[in-house]
Amino acid sequence: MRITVLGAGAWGTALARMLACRGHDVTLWDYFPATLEAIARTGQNERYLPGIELPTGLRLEPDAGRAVDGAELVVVASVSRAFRTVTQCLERFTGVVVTVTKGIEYETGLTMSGVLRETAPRARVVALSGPSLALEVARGVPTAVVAAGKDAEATRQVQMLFHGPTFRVYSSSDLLGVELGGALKNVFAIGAGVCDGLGFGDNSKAALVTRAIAEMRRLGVACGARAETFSGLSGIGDLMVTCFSKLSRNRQFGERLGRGESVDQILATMTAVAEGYPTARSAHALARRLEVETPIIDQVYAMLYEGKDVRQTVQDLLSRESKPED
Ligand SMILES: NC(=O)C1=CN([C@@H]2O[C@H](COP(=O)(O)OP(=O)(O)OC[C@H]3O[C@@H](n4cnc5c(N)ncnc54)[C@H](O)[C@@H]3O)[C@@H](O)[C@H]2O)C=CC1
Ligand SMILES: O=C(CO)COP(=O)(O)O
Repeated sequence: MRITVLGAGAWGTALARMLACRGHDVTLWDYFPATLEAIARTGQNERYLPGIELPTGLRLEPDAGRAVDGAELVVVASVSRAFRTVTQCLERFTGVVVTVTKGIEYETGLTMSGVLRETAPRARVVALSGPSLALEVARGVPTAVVAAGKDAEATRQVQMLFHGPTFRVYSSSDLLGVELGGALKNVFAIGAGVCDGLGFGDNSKAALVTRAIAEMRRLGVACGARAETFSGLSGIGDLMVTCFSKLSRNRQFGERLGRGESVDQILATMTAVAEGYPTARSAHALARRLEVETPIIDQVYAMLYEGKDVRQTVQDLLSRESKPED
């Protein structure tokens, strides 16, 4: 199959590699030509996916129009803040578009499939999400994710395409729920990282993760998603990996915050994206608009955008009135 991957960050590169290794004709595009030049020179993506050899058959194309021309399926793996711009090249595309980006557009409150409805109105959209750290996938660590879409045939096609010996793909028709699970978990992972940075124990993190699921479900259902989706791979599953893995960039962001670094310092020195940062702002705005109670999102937002002290944040969360669990 002729496949184009838009975005040669860690995830786009890992997926392009996986599909090319299975014999597909894969083209990889990136906004920054230097990234593609480095891959061509070294055979690796040293900045985003160090130590992983890339197949020689992988085509590198710096022009987005040419990259998508003739493609049967396009995977979009850019950061959420650039998603709308990156997908302009899909205006006339009529094939399947797989979004693997995790985020919520601040200005519109849309998930990435919502953005695609505007930028690629003729495409058949499927989201692929779940607990899938790029480096682990590239190393062949057994992984399970979920392909979600409203178009059952396109969803099935994506499920079959990505499904492999170490990469198990489930399917879902709850596109919005799967996307919201993937986006919101990044906000909570920053909170989990703060727990680590402050030197808290596992009790604290288990409490945060469990309450995060309740909060994610509440907000998701208010947006129109199905409650049970958040008990699946793109809810609990992704929350677990992101809140507990040393590899998670969102957790690392929170850990540095908990250790006393400022948000500006962290943003200026991070080499890879932490989607929880923009998503905290979008999720906070969405929750206010829908009048959903989101105490953890509110506190993460306050730490990131209002300069709130991390210890005060924890204090404020713990001093909320005691209440029933559900
Ligand atoms: N890394 C991972 O393990 C996973 C990442 N994701 C999601 O995939 C998306 C991409 O993540 P990564 O590949 O990890 O990011 P990364 O930080 O490794 O790479 C960033 C990518 O975004 C592009 N980019 C940055 N600024 C841009 C701009 N102004 N215009 C166009 N493109 C721009 C870069 O060129 C690069 O392709 C995120 O939404 C992330 O949450 C999803 C699952 C796993
Ligand atoms: O989405 C991910 C794993 O499923 C990657 O998480 P980070 O962006 O926090 O590294």
